[in-house]
Amino acid sequence: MKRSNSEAVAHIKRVAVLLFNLGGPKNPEDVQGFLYNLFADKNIINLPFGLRQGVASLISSRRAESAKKNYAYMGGGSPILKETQAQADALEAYIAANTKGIEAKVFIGMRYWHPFVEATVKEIESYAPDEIVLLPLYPQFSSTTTLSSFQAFQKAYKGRAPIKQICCYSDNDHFIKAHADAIAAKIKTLKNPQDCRLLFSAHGLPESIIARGDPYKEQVESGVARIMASLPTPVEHTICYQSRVGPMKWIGPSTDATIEKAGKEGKSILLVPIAFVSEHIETLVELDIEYAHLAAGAGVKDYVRLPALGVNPTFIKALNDEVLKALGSTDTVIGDHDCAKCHKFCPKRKMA
Ligand SMILES: C=CC1=C(C)c2cc3[nH]c(cc4nc(cc5[nH]c(cc1n2)c(C)c5CCC(=O)O)C(CCC(=O)O)=C4C)c(C)c3C=C
Ligand SMILES: [Fe+2]
Ligand SMILES: [Fe+2]
Repeated sequence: MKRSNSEAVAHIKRVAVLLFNLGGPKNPEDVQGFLYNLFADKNIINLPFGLRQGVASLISSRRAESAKKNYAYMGGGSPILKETQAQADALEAYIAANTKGIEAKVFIGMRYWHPFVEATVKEIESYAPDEIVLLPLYPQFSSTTTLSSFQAFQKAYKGRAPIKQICCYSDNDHFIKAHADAIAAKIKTLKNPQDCRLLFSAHGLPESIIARGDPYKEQVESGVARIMASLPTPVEHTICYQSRVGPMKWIGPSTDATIEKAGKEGKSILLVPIAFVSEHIETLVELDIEYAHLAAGAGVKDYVRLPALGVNPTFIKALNDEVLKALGSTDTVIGDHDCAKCHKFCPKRKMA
C-alpha cells in the first residue's frame, strides 16, 4: 500500500530556545541608555514607576562617564553579544548533531540592550515554534536577572506555544564538571600550587534583595560546595562577591577584601568566575585589570583568573541537558535544586 508523505515523515518538533543575557553597550554612545534601562528595572530598584524613572535618569547620567572609561578598555563597548552568539551557535550545533526528532533554533534576548527580548519575541513568533524553552545564561536564579528576563518575555509574547522556563542549573552535573575540570587542569600549571587559594567570585547583590527572598546566594554556595567535592585534590577556597554598585550594604565578603586578605596571608589566587558564563566588563576590566592591580599591590604571589565557561564543550552539554529536560517535562518551570529550601521568588516553588 502506498503511504502518504505525512505518514512516512515523523513529525519534527520545532523548538525555539531563547538564551537570556543582560546585554551591554555596543559603543560609548550606548552606555548611558544601557545604564538607564538597567536602573529603570523594578527588579533592580524597587520604587514606584515614576520615581524609579527619575532615579534611573540620575544614576545613569552620573555613572555614564566612569563606565565609558571602563568600556574603553574593551574598545568602547561590551563583547557580551558576540560571546552569547558563540554560545547560541554552539548549543544549536550540539542539539542538531545529537538529538533526533527536534529542529531547534537558538535565539538571543538581552534584557538591557540590543537585541532586546521584545524584538526577539517577534522573530520567535515568525519562526512559529511548537514549543519555546527559556534558558537564562545565569546558572543561579536571581530576581534581578532570571526573573526579570522571564517577566520581559511574558509581557511581550502573545503567541500560544507552550513555554518551558529553566529557572536555574547551578547544580547541573555538567556545569559542576566543567568548573571542576577547568580548576584541576589550571592548578597543575601554577607556579606555587601548594599556596593556592581558590576564590569563587560571583556578582554581588544588595543584602535587601537577599532578605526579600532571593535564592541566588544559596545557589552560588551549594554549587561551589559540589565543585569542591569533585576536585581530585583538596585546596583552600573562599566564596566572594564583586561589582558592588551604590551606597547600600551588599552581600559579602567582597572580592577586593578577599584578595587583600590572601595577599597578607602569603597566598596565590586562582580566581573562578562562578556566576558569569561569558566575558564582559565585570571579568575583563574588574577582574583582569582592577583586581589584578590590587592583587599585585597586596603582595599576592600569583593572581590567575580562569576564563568564564563560554563555549567550553562540557558547559554546552549542561545547556543541552537543560533543554532536553525541559522538553521532556510536563512542568512549566524546570530547575534541579531542592525547592523546599527556596524563597518566594523561585518560579518553580510558586508553581507547586
Ligand atoms: C549574575 C549576574 C548578575 C547579577 C546578579 C547582577 C545584578 C546587578 N547588577 C547591577 C548593576 C550593574 N551591572 C552591570 C553589568 C553587568 N552585570 C552583569 C550580571 C549581573 N548583574 C553582567 C553580565 C554585566 C556586564 C554587562 C556588559 O556590559 O557586558 C553594570 C554596568 C557596568 C557598570 O557600570 O559597572 C551595572 C551598573 C545591579 C545594581 C545588580 C543588582 C541589584
Ligand atoms: Fe550587574
Ligand atoms: Fe526553587
